Amino acid sequence: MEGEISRKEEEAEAQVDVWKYVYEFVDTTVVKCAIELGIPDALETRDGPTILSDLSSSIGCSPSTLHHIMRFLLHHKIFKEGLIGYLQTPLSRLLMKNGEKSLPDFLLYANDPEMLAPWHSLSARVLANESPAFESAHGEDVWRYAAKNQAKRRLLGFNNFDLPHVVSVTPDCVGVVHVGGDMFVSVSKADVAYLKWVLHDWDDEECIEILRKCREAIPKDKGKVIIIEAVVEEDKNDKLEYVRLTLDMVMMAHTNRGLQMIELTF
Ligand SMILES: C[S@@+](CC[C@H](N)C(=O)[O-])C[C@H]1O[C@@H](n2cnc3c(N)ncnc32)[C@H](O)[C@@H]1O
Repeated sequence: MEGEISRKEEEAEAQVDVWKYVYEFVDTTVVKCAIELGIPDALETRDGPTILSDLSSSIGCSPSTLHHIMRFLLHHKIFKEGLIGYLQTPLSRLLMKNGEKSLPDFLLYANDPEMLAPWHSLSARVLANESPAFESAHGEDVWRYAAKNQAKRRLLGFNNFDLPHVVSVTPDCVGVVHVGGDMFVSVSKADVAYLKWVLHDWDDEECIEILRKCREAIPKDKGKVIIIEAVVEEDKNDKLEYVRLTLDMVMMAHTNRGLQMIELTF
């Protein structure tokens, strides 16, 4: 009897949870809409709570449609509501176009229709006999594709050593020299080779080749290679495991053979 009740409860919960997967993209899409409308930036310029009519006139849209968007975003705690209007939260400040730590460009890039297309071919990556997801969607790998697209080039590369077409659009930075090259051919000489989120794009043989080129680039006696990667651990269930597992999926959708590392890989 008890077992029967808990099975029914589980089934009822599942019937609610399944909607999360049917329409989960809506959360991101509405946040994207808020960034495009400049809602976080508009609220930031106000000193205190902002009422709907002021917000709608400052971003130039109808209050009635904006009300629906804001209701959804309040529910998701992206913004909060004071007694007389909307207020920023630490989360909405991360969505400001020029905020110190904000990520709107990355969110818009990750959710750009061209970057979403490979996700529809994720099963192709799993079925080994099919083309990689990104190639199935765009006919070439992510690096060749980015080489032809100015906006994506900027977002794909921040390193000082990167492909020539990436460094050609990397902004100047005091004390940093941008060097263009192909790490499978050679890496510029340095005391330390710092690889952040690089190896996860490649398979084991390619990673070994990259590391070999790094070894050739650093001094034999005191050179160092520092690798920064999110490490997925099967039985870990802390708050950030979700991010690590999502990055693993991103590697499957956007690279030919890359995967997020597990501890054993090291
Ligand atoms: C995931 S991004 C690195 C992210 C960056 N380290 C950071 O912290 O944001 C991988 C980088 O590898 C670069 N890349 C891809 N193929 C390369 C190659 N053959 N030689 C050099 N760099 C390459 C890409 O242009 C891209 O900038």
